[in-house]
Amino acid sequence: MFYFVVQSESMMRRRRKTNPMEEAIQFCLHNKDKNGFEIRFINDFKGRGVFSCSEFERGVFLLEYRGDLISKEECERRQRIYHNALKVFMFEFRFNGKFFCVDAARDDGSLGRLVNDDDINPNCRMKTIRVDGKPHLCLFAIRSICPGEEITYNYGDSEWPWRCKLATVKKQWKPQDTATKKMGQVSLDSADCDALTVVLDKTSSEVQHTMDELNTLSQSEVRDEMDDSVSMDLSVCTPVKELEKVTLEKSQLSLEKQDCVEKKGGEKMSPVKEQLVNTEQSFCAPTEILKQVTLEKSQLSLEKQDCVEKKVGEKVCRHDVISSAISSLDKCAVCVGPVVAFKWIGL
Ligand SMILES: C[S@@+](CC[C@H](N)C(=O)[O-])C[C@H]1O[C@@H](n2cnc3c(N)ncnc32)[C@H](O)[C@@H]1O
Repeated sequence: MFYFVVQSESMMRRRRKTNPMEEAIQFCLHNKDKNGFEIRFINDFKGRGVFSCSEFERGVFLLEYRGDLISKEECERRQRIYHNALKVFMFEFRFNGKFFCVDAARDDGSLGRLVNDDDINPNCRMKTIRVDGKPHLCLFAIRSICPGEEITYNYGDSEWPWRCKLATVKKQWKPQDTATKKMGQVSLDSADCDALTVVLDKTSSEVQHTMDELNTLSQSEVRDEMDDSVSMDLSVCTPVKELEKVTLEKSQLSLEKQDCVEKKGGEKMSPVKEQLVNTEQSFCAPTEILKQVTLEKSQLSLEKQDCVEKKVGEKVCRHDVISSAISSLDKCAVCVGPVVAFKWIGL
């Protein structure tokens, strides 16, 4: 009996203590955040977020979205002078039919301003409550929250850029008595959203841009950056790709280089051209060769680079062939360069 009385009293006390609305009012009046949360950096794209370090029951008050409570006119004035990165902290809402805005652009160390959006599975909801005759924006848990969970709420039905095409299942959102953020501060159009989605698809886990960067980038700049990342991917070739490249390049090489590639690629030793009737086809001017080789070198594997290097070292000139035996000690009569014994019938 005694045990029952003690328990029911303690339960009543606990229930009284945790009346969500009363608690919210107390925190609003004292401009303080509740314990049990921490700020964590999530990634460059999402920035920071607020995470729970304790367990929270469904319905409890969590945090206030603190900032300057300003009128429509003041809100418009600030939006004209604010950078996009600051505009996202302006929470516009209606209270008793009147427009208000809580401007949380100034970092006052409060947590509510750092809570991110989730339109699919949020764990809390923003509500306007009256404290001393003024509206305050407060977050309440809509389900139980475990330690380590990110605190999120639905910013509302605006076309928030990070939601583009990512949300496959759109949940029905009924504003009712809850406050929702208004879009309009972020100047991204649907084309940017498309680009953003591709960036997300490409990089999967780590997204490389902060939203602010994306907000300020033009569409073509976004695409340029994407193009860079795509070509970077391609430059890392698999061996198969490398072989394909070599085959392609072969057709563009002089006969001599084709031999070289053949040797490395297909393990087929090419015969030295012993019968040379007209050398014109087999050799091109050194500058041409050098140009080709420079181009191809960067795309070849180390093995192939050696091969090309060897060819670069040789000085090849174009001459008319005459039938006269020469030795390797002979020099070319035109350029005074060395000639290769056995390979030549004569100059
Ligand atoms: C009020 S701030 C929230 C705190 C912000 N993450 C930060 O680090 O300062 C709103 C901004 O957070 C980012 N954000 C909020 N929810 C997001 C989400 N679900 N995905 C990606 N970014 C989000 C957007 O850049 C948005 O403009």
